[in-house]
Amino acid sequence: MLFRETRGYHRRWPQKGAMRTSIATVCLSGTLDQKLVAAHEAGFDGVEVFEPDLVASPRSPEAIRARAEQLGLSLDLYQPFRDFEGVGPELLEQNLRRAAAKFALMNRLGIATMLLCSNVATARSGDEQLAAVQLRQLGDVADRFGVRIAYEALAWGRFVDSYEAAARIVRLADHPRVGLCLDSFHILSKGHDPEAIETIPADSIFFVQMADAPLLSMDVLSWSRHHRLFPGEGGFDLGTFMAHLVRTGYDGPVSLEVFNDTFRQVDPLATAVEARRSLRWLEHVTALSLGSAAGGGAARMSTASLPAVAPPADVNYVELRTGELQELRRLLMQLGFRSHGEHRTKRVELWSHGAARVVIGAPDSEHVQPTVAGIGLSVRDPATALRRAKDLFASEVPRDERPGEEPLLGVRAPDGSEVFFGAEGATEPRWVSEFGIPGHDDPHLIERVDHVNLAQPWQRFDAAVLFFHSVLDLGAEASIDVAAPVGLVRSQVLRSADGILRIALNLVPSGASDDAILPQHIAFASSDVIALARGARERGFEPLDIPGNYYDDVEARYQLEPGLMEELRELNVMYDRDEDGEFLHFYTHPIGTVFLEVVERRGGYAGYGALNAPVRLAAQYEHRRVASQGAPA
Ligand SMILES: O=C(O)c1ccc(O)c(O)c1
Ligand SMILES: [Mg+2]
Repeated sequence: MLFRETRGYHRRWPQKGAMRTSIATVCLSGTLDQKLVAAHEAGFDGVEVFEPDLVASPRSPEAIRARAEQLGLSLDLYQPFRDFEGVGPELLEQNLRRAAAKFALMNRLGIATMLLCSNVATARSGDEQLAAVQLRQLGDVADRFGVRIAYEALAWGRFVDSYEAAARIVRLADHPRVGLCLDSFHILSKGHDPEAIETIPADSIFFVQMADAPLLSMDVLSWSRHHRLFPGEGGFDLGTFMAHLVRTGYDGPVSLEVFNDTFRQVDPLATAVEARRSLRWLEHVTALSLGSAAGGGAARMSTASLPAVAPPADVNYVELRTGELQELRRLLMQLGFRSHGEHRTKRVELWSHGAARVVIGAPDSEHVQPTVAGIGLSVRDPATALRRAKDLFASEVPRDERPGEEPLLGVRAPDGSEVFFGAEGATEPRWVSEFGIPGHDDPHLIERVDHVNLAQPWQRFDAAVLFFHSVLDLGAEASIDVAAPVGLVRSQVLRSADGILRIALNLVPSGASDDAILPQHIAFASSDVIALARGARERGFEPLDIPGNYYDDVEARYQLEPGLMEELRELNVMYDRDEDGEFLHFYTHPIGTVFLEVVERRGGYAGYGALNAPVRLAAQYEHRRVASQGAPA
C-alpha cells in the first residue's frame, strides 16, 4: 500500500441536526466487505449499496446487514434500479415484477430507499403524466414492502434529464413512497441552475448525492462514469448547491457518489479518508455560503464551518531528504546558500540564503517519504491551523521536541510529506538558533522560497489537491498539461490569495515507474537572477543546459534587447512574459529526485513559465539519459 496518510478513525455518532454522511460503495476499490470496513474506519455514518457489489458478494443479504450493523453503518440506499418509466403496458408489468424482487431483497438487507434512475433506454414516451402514473403504481408496490423510491434524473436520460423535470413527475405522482434523489453531478454537469431546488418540498427529497468534477468538455456519460471527484477536488460550486438544499429543510444523508477510474484502483481506506475530508470541507463551504443567516429558511441541518486560518505569512523552511547530501550541499553553496551546521539534536542541517531556508538530511528509514519531506509555514496561530487540519481528518505528526526547542505542529499530507506550522514573528524564526552556526545578514540575491513543486504519485494527486485546498485554504488554479518525453504531466497550482505560498502539484504519468523521471523541486525568488547565475558560475555551478532552439524561439516571440538575449543564452536562463510582467528563471540538474530553480519576477508576473516547462522537462530527461550512458549525446 502506497503513501498511507493515516488509519483507524473511530466512529462518532452524528449529533442531532449535524450533516449525516454516507458514501456509495462504487467510490471504493475492493470487495463489499472491504468497502464497508473502509467506510467505517473513515467515520462515515452510512453507505449506499451499489447493486453490482452486492451481486458479486459471497455473503447473504442478511450477513451483509449484520456486518453493517456491527460496524455501526446504516445502509442508506440500494442502487440503481434502471429503465422503469415511460414504457408501454407490457414492459411496465415486467418492470413492476422486477422492482418487487428488489424490494424483497431490500427488506432482507434492511434498506429503506431504492434509487431509480430516469429511463435511458426503454422509454417510448416523454409524457410526464404517464411517467407519474407509472411511478405511482411503483409507489403502491413499494408500500407493500415498506420501502420508498428516490427518482433521479440522469444527465443522459432519454426523456427526463433534469432535476426540475424529475421534480414535476414526482409532484404529479403524488405518492408518499415516491420522492427525489438529487445528484450534484447530473445537475451541474449540464449547467442547470440549482436555485430551483429551493422550490422542492423537503419531504419529497429522499436522498442527495454529491460529486465534484473537473470542468471538462466531453460527453456527459463518460465524464460521469470516469472523472467524478470528491467535493473540493474539481470545479463545481458545491457550497452554493448545498446552501439551496439546506434551505429547503432537508436533513437526510449527504452521500458521495464518485465514479472515478483512479479511486477504483487504490487503497479503499485512503480513499475513504479523503472522501470523509471532502464532506467536512463541503459542510464548511456550505456554512460559508449560508452565511450568518444560520441556514435561513427552513434549515434543519446544521453545518459547522472550519476554524478560519489566515494565509501563511511566510514559507519558513523546506525540508529535503536525499541520499545525495554531498551533491546537494555543493549545489546550495554554489547558489550562495550558507550552512548553519547541524541541529542540536536532530540529524538535519540548515542552509539559508536571504529568508530562504532549506533543511536537509538523509532519508528517514521509518516511513515512506518523498524528497520534499516537509514544508514549514509561519502562521498567525499554529494551534488553530492544526485544529483545522485535524477537523479535516489530517493526522498529526508526532514530534520529538526537547526542552527549549521551538514548538512546531505538523500534519501529514497524502503523499507522506509533512506540513508544519510555526508562529510568525521576528524576521528569523527562533528555531534557527537550534542549529550550530548563527544567522547572518550578508547581502543576498535570493529573497525567499517562491514556490514548491511536488510531484505526486497518480494515486494521490486529487487527494493532494483536496488536502492543500481544504487544510491550508489555498485556491486552486486551472490545471494544465505539460508535454514531457515520458508523457503528459498534469500540473496544478494551489496558492494563497497573496501568493506567499504557492504549491505546484505535478501528476507523475502512470507509465513512468521511475519517480526520478519527475523530480520534485523548490524555486527560490531572486531579485537579480542574472547576477545570481553569474556568481554561481564563478563558484563552479553548471546550470541545466537549455537548447539553442529554445533561445531562437524566445527571440522570435519577444524581440528582446540583444544584450539580454545574449545573457540568457550564455547563462541558460529561461524567459517568459505576459501582460503583467516578465519572468526570468534557471534550473539546476536533478540530484536524485530533486532539483532547484531560481526565479525572478519582474512587474506583476504571476505565472510559472508554462511554455518553458516542456523544454525544461526534455532537458532534464536528456541530462539523465546522457548521465546514465556515461557518454555525451
Ligand atoms: O452512471 C450511472 O448509470 C448512474 C447510476 C446511478 C447514479 O446515481 C448515477 O448518478 C449514475
Ligand atoms: Mg447519482
